[in-house]
Amino acid sequence: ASVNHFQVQLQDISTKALEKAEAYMKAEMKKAVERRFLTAEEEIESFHRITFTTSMEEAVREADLVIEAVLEKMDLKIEIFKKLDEICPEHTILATNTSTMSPTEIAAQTSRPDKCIAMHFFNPPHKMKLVEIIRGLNTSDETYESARQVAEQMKKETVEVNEFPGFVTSRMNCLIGNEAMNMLMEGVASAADIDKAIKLGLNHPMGPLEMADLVGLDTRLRNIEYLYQTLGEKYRPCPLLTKYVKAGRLGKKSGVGFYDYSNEVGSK
Ligand SMILES: NC(=O)c1ccc[n+]([C@@H]2O[C@H](COP(=O)([O-])OP(=O)(O)OC[C@H]3O[C@@H](n4cnc5c(N)ncnc54)[C@H](O)[C@@H]3O)[C@@H](O)[C@H]2O)c1
Repeated sequence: ASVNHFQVQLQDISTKALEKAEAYMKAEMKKAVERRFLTAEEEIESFHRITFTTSMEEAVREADLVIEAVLEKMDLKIEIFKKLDEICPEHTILATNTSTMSPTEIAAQTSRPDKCIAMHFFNPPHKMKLVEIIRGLNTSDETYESARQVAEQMKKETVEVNEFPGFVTSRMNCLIGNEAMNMLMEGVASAADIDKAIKLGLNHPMGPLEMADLVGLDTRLRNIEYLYQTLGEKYRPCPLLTKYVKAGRLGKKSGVGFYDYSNEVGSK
């Protein structure tokens, strides 16, 4: 967002997470300069527009838009939205980056459901073109239009979605991923061959197992568990996914998931 001239306050409760985010952004911007997507001046200016903080009050004091991206847990999201509602200026739009959950349910706990919405980004957010914008039951047209314009200024494409669990993308993606995991568990083919078949046979740019590793298997499990609770049997989480998460095998971020990343620099 800072590359597209927004002033950004990045807040996390963990200083380690903030340091990791800063290092990642620096490395990605360096690559962008080397590949001439950005000039060296734009890189410096972009960095001047971001601040990193552990204080929510400091981060949102003057915010026009807040995008929440904490773990996929409804209780936590509601707790954060209640606090944001108390401390943000009256005009602030509160958006959630949830992949599956109900923006209406989160918004109902605030005094401004008309100013609440979901803006669902994709990993890695600076490369992926889409932002799925999900209207809650009471989201106003004005809030929707502001979210759409912000996404446009970030040079993203948008789709308008009416709330239903998993929206368009996660509902489809979780199902494909879960089926791939079931096939792996049943011994139908190796992880590499399942991914290769889907990439070359169905023309997906990424295999479903490598994508799950990129998303994080803990995050994926929370997403599919929510779809299972809300949409039923079709979304029952693959037991292999549950087993991996219990073992701390969380995908790229932990060094191993369906694939081993322990030899990749910066994979952790
Ligand atoms: N991982 C993906 O590919 C992806 C893609 C699109 C959307 N999402 C959604 O984004 C959200 C985050 O997922 P993730 O995979 O990035 O999770 P993550 O575990 O990688 O990151 C969550 C961050 O939230 C921080 N956090 C926890 N409690 C907090 C609090 N009270 N205040 C501030 N920060 C807090 C944690 O320290 C951590 O850095 C979820 O809703 C998920 O569904 C994830």
